[in-house]
Amino acid sequence: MAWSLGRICKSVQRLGSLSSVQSQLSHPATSGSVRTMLGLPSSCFSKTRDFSLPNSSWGPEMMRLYKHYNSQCEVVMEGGVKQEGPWRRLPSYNRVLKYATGGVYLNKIIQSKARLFTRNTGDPGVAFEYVLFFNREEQRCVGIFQAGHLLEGPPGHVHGGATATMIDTVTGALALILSGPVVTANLNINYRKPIPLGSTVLLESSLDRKEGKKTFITSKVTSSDGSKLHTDTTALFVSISFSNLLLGS
Ligand SMILES: CCCCCCCC/C=C\CCCCCCCC(=O)SCCNC(=O)CCNC(=O)[C@H](O)C(C)(C)COP(=O)(O)OP(=O)(O)OC[C@H]1O[C@@H](n2cnc3c(N)ncnc32)[C@H](O)[C@@H]1OP(=O)(O)O
Repeated sequence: MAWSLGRICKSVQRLGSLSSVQSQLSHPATSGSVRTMLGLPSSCFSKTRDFSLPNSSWGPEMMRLYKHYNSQCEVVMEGGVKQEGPWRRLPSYNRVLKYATGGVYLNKIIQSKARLFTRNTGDPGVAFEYVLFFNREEQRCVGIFQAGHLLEGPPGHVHGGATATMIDTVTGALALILSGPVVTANLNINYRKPIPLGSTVLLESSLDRKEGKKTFITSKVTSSDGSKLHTDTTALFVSISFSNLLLGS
């Protein structure tokens, strides 16, 4: 069954307190695991910054693409009535809840030094600047990614591992929304052209097929105007149960 964004959002809201976290743990099949994997926010934290919103480091291309998709998240009908558009912006936070193995007893619910890899600096523009949008009807996710100077691999260009991280993030988000809790089982990336540091690229991912526990996603990274292909990728995600996640098995 596909996971609706509404369902994910509801589970996020339900996870707003410690007692609700515990109640989620006593009902392992619930969607709380989605939040665990994504570093979704909790009221346990006094400040939650949504990293997917524009900041001062975003360049003109990043802003142009952001506005392009964001303007399609809500459409204004005749008479000024607003309706949901085809795209959804996916919020993004930097904390991941860590549960002790065993489940119900929570040992140090929040490991205070843990941060989501792609959101581990609050310094705007230095590393991964990105925002994801999801289109349910087309079963696809796009990411707009501006690579900061801390991501250097070959001189002046983005490290292949950093690119892989972003591909994993965009394909993983799509698999997660469509199939629930998943892990990456295989990521097969063809690097076609290096990505210049500081540039903005577009990551597009779409569902190829689902077979039982397996969700196959294809993806490509292009320059922001689509003229240059940087990578093409096939990815396999395998569904896991909530208890697998807790036990790390
Ligand atoms: C308020 C709104 C909310 C919005 C929400 C959206 C926001 C989105 C934002 C941000 C998203 C960020 C997303 C980040 C994503 C990151 C994800 C990761 O990086 S995960 C870490 C790296 N991955 C691992 O550590 C896995 C380690 N591996 C494993 O755990 C296992 O090997 C596993 C589960 C992958 C497979 O385990 P088995 O082999 O025991 O499972 P068996 O059930 O046997 O396999 C199922 C099927 O899959 C095939 N399979 C398994 N591994 C395969 C492989 N490597 N290649 C090909 N096939 C494989 C098997 O052959 C089997 O196929 P047959 O069903 O028989 O047809």
